[in-house]
Amino acid sequence: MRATDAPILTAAEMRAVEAACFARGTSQAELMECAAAAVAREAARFARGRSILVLGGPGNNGGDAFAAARLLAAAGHDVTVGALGGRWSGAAEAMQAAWRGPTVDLADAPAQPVVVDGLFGIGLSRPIEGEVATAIARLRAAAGFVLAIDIASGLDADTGAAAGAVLRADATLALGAVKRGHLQGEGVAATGALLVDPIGLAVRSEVRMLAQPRIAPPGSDDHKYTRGLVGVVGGAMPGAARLAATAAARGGSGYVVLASADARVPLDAVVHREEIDPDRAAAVLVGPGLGRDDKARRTCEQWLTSNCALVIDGDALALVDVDSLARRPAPTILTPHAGEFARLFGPPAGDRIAAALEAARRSKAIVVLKGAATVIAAPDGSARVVQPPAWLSTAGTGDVLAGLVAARLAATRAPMRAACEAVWLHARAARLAGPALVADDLPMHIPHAIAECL
Ligand SMILES: NC(=O)C1=CN([C@@H]2O[C@H](COP(=O)(O)OP(=O)(O)OC[C@H]3O[C@@H](n4cnc5c(N)ncnc54)[C@H](OP(=O)(O)O)[C@@H]3O)[C@@H](O)[C@H]2O)[C@@H](O)CC1
Ligand SMILES: Nc1ncnc2c1ncn2[C@@H]1O[C@H](COP(=O)(O)OP(=O)(O)O)[C@@H](O)[C@H]1O
Ligand SMILES: [K+]
Repeated sequence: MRATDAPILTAAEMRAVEAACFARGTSQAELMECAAAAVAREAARFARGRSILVLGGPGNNGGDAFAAARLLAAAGHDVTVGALGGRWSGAAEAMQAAWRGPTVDLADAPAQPVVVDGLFGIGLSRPIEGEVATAIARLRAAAGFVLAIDIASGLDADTGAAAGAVLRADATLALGAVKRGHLQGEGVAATGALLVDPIGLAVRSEVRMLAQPRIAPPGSDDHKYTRGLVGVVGGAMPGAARLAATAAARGGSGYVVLASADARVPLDAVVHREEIDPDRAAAVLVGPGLGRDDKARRTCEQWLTSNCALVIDGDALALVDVDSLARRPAPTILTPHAGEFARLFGPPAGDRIAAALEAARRSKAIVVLKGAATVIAAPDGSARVVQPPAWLSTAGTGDVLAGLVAARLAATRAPMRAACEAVWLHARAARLAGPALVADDLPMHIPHAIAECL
């Protein structure tokens, strides 16, 4: 199952869900059989008849591995287990005992085209080093495909940090929920394609993967003003504001006004004015290409103290402070990249999701922390995470996103919903634009992305 809309938990939250499940009468062995069935199904799908090496570690991740090996062998696959440990307990011990096929020590495990990694899961307690590190490097180099059970061995389940060696996966089957470590640190590169199986656990969390939104089309009574006027404040680098204004227009705004010293508009449908009327604007975007001089500072201050719903991006993020944001009487959405975030809120330690949630709580704003995993965090403790295509890492794509956020804010007047819609549409437009995209290509794909959400 793809990870769309899946809950995202810390290791401690996952263990609490597991404990509640046991308290309701499910045994560890039953849960492990469920996990193993899901692992065996995915491994068989990827193996397509090739020989499989299943790596079984000393804990319950190893228990899942032994049980999956049994199910795969029963289905006719050629399976060898490379074992690490030797003193299993509980359900893992029962699964190890029930495995009757070939078992070798991890250090002697034969290289195979397909590896199922059940060495360590959320219980990793120290760096992978020495013989284990040597063995996984050898097996990884020889394998065509590695499927990680729950999380790639060597990753911290909460931060994705790898203090030692990591067995990089081509795909990971997360059990019960996505773990924060799949989405940050070394986890971004080491997780591969992220799949989730609920294994029968009903997990509730307000931190989830971003799902495709449902977008409401305009009503028959709507006109350009009711659909929301977006004001884009231009500045020293007018190209950035033009990109944002184009994205705002393509993002479903009723009306886009670009206020800039440079009178060139990117589309005839975008109106150029000296000033934006705060009483008319449903959302105002300040920041892309604004500059950081005194004039920019005054402009920023004027909008910060206004009653307008604001999207604050780029240069403007360097001209505001957390307390002023928290005092704003109207909704605010901040769209920092990692550097802008660090300047405003301090560098995020390890867990970017936790850092974005804390920033949202402090600033009383929706925080869109951009990057390879983009986190959308709200002051109420809810968050959504998405992994946009890496081709977005090119200049100006953030300006497009900011314009799109403003468009959805004007259309919905609901800041968290607006940010989620915009981030999803932006990633989708990037996929539609394809490899080697440039920021100018993105806006024309936004209407197609919107059409998929109606
Ligand atoms: N939660 C759920 O709902 C479900 C969870 N399930 C599964 O359980 C997994 C969690 O299992 P877990 O808690 O037993 O921990 P696990 O990851 O196997 O590792 C702990 C063992 O590894 C050892 N060890 C650690 N680091 C090491 C190192 N660097 N080098 C060497 N050894 C090291 C550590 O030793 P210790 O620290 O105790 O000395 C201990 O022996 C989870 O990821 C999922 O797959 C499913 O079965 C069903 C539903
Ligand atoms: N490695 C990456 N993988 C996926 N998306 C990325 C990556 N790097 C950057 N992005 C996305 O590209 C955009 C860049 O925004 P930003 O840094 O503000 O650029 P600019 O200021 O040039 O417009 C963001 O939406 C971000 O999420
Ligand atoms: K693993």
